[in-house]
Amino acid sequence: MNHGADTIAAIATGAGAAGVGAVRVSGPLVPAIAASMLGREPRPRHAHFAAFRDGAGELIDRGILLYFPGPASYTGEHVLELQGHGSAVLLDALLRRCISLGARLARPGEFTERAFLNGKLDLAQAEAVADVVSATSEAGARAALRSMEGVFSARVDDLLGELIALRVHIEAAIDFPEEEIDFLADPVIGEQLAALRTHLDELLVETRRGVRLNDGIAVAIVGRPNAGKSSLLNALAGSDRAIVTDIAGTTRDVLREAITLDGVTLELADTAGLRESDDVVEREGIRRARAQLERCDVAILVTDEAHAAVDVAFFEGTPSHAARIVVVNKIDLGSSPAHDESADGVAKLWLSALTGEGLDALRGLLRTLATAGAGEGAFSARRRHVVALEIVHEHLTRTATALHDSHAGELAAEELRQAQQALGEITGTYSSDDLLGAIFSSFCIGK
Ligand SMILES: Nc1nc2c(c(=O)[nH]1)N(C=O)[C@@H](CNc1ccc(C(=O)N[C@@H](CCC(=O)O)C(=O)O)cc1)CN2
Ligand SMILES: Nc1nc2c(ncn2[C@@H]2O[C@H](COP(=O)(O)OP(=O)(O)OP(=O)(O)O)[C@@H](O)[C@H]2O)c(=O)[nH]1
Ligand SMILES: [Mg+2]
Repeated sequence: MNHGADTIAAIATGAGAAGVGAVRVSGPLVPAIAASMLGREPRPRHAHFAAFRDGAGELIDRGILLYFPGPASYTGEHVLELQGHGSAVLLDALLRRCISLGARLARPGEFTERAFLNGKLDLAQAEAVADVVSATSEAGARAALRSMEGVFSARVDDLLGELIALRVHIEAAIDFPEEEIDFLADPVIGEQLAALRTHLDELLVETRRGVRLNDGIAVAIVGRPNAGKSSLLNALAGSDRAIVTDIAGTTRDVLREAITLDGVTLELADTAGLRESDDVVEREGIRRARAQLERCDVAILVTDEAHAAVDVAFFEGTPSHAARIVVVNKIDLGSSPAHDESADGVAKLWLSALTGEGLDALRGLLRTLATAGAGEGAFSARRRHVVALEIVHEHLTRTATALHDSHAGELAAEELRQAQQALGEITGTYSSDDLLGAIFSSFCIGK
């Protein structure tokens, strides 16, 4: 337990009127604050019905008082909960009372940060707590819950175990310089490294999916001006979200609209039509359109029969892991072939954003992409985790080069050391104050 810490307090429930609201307090002053609020020693982990009073003995509220002595509490410290009526005014008064009894206001995420520092949760689990709270889809919430339960961390730890085993092998070889090359040529080392790299690649795929479950799937709608991008966004969203006109260059800024398909969130982004332009505003819009494309999970190119062949060039900049869909729009105007097809990993669909014909096929395809891998066992993750795994990937590539091409044990060992460090940053085995600050400050207060 962190005995030196001060005592923190915050309203732990959402803003606005609600049936019940809670103030949470954590730290060494909790037993004294609890006794003061109850008028006697509270029984640990027992629901007391209590009259909460201010310093002058005036009634603030009647509610439930819960006392969890550390270390068997959420933070690992002594924790007090005052559950009153869900009124912002009463909860503020309750919080002020705790402050007057010696607590200070908690920073965002500080309760969970203490839980992490006291070993109740690792860093990835702590991040998942915030993701559970902010989840906007059912699949996202379930996945975040799995990460909070440690499913993702366990996968990272397995990999860490494999990595350390390999490191031990190679470090041992270096300790015998005369026989180093023989040691390094041991097929077991090669096999261990190959297995490690395979397992890392598998985890990377699942972690990228975890980010999509958390943040939603980023869908960029791109194409030439007047192709019908904004019309398509409106049709998918089922509302007149975007301005549609027959003037080329109508959309300037990126317009976002979230839709949910089978419990998964898709973040649709309608963008400015791509073309050469002298207009400063339009050029900035086009730059933003390209930026959307570069960070999307699904790229939808809207075009028409006449331009479909040349417009595929607009896919340029789409990340390799992203799905690509060509939508041949405006089929109501002509007799285009309405048979959907796919080639070279690019799906091609014919539809009319105006009449809605063919739209269900696009929804079906998006649903398939959205729910792929969102089922049993899927966990949530953050971009930070993907970046860390990509760094591990690079170090393992260099480890392989060092071992196989140059039999350089020292180099391989150093790469593995750095790989271990990057991997350890995910669960917080290695973490800097800067990293912790960045993570926990993004939580809501009281979490
Ligand atoms: N009233 C209330 N509801 C809540 C929370 C809370 O803090 N208060 N939670 C807050 O996020 C979540 C539940 N999470 C919790 C996690 C651990 C412990 C806890 O006391 N852990 C101890 C004891 C474990 C046990 O008895 O088995 C421990 O880990 O040692 C409490 C709540 C959701 N609901
Ligand atoms: N007939 C027909 N017209 C369509 C269809 N989809 C869009 N349009 C028309 O095409 C014109 C341009 O549509 P928008 O949705 O504004 O096109 P955009 O791609 O967003 O255009 P910019 O924002 O300028 O890049 C409008 O007049 C729409 O009504 C369609 O399926 N059939
Ligand atoms: Mg538009």
